[in-house]
Amino acid sequence: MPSLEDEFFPSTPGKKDRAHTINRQFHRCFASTSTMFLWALFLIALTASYLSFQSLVHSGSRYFTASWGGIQWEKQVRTSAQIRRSGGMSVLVTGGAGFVGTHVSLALKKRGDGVVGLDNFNNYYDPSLKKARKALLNNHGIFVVEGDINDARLLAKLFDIVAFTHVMHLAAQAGVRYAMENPHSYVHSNIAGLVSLLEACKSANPQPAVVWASSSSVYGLNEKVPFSESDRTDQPASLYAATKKAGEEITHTYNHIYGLSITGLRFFTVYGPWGRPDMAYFFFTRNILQGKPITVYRGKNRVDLARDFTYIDDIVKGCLGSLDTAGKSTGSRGKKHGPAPYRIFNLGNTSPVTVPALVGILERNLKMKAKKNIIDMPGNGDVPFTHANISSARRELGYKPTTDLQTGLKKFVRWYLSYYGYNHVQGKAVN
Ligand SMILES: O=C(O)[C@H]1O[C@H](OP(=O)(O)OP(=O)(O)OC[C@H]2O[C@@H](n3ccc(=O)[nH]c3=O)[C@H](O)[C@@H]2O)[C@H](O)[C@@H](O)[C@H]1O
Repeated sequence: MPSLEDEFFPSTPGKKDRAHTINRQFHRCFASTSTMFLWALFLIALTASYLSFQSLVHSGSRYFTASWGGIQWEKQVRTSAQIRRSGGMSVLVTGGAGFVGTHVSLALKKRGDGVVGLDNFNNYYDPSLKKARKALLNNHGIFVVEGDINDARLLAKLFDIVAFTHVMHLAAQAGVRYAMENPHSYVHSNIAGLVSLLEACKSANPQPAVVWASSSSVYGLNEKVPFSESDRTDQPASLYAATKKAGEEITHTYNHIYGLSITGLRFFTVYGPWGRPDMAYFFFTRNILQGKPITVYRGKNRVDLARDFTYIDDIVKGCLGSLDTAGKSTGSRGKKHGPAPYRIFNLGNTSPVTVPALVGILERNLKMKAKKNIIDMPGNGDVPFTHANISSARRELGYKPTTDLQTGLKKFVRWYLSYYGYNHVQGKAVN
């Protein structure tokens, strides 16, 4: 056996005998083969872990960028955002495949503004209805990006591609009673999502003006009627209302610190074609047609509940009026350069109708009797009545609702029957 010294200090050739040399060569050869083998193993392991890391990164990025990105996608965004009238605007409509989002987008496009929708297509209610709205928008040249307002990278990308002049922020977790079932969804969309959107707006250059959907529910337990913007809004009756009220405060800070132009719209129970299946007028219609009972809530002392139901076309006019009159944001790259407008308006109909009266109108339009189950209003976040004072909106936005509940529900029922037919059975019933 070679000595340790031999191994480390190889002898000069010719100094060792032959047997010793063969032995040494064999040993060296064996040693180098096993080293090579080890190296090979090491390389294979390295390659394998590199490949699996790559696939992890790939699948990860696929998860985060599920359905956005790429040259084709960017082209669709740009084309959709193109302004086709002088003095027009380019608007990012969040909740673009939602009820109000769809109608506002169509109205903007129709008059030549650029519109890009953004919607996460969640399954709070039947996503196939949202997909159908998306198809409708697509037919009118409006591209709806599939993504969440909490995705900061996506928002930054959108502002990178298009210098949006306005953001119409309608994406939200809606519904008053569902907040007891899934409270966190309200925090996710109405608080975290709102902050994520405002962060993107404040960093954009130029900063867009923001018009967004607050809610009549912020008046909560307020008893003074009709509800005016200056009335107290510190007694919310539901978590939904509390998140909308929080939104009003959050938008105020972004206005104050970063100079974002903000207009908050307090919508009053909006209804109409392409509406939300979680709302009473919608699922009452479905149940009446299917011969199923409906539950009608009644207030204290057997007083009927009432809502200031507002037709979608009137709401659209209020939204466009808000966009048209929104002053500019004053900041750039996250810095405020002067005061910017902060406005809040009621968008209601100014004529509340009781829930039993709403049922009566539906019965007449459907030519069918409802099977009514009348119960006392459970403590689920509902308020007994809503009634908007709209003088501010009338004065500042030229807002003037023109559709009463009879006329609006007639249009809704016509749409419902053409969309679902008389036997609507599929779809996720939320209530
Ligand atoms: O203005 C708003 O800010 C909100 O308007 C809407 O809320 P609401 O006014 O509560 O509408 P909606 O659910 O259609 O109930 C209508 C009436 O039917 C009664 N109602 C309801 C369900 C039922 O099973 N029975 C019943 O009597 C119920 O008690 C109520 O009196 C939006 O959903 C909400 O997202 C928000 O935008």
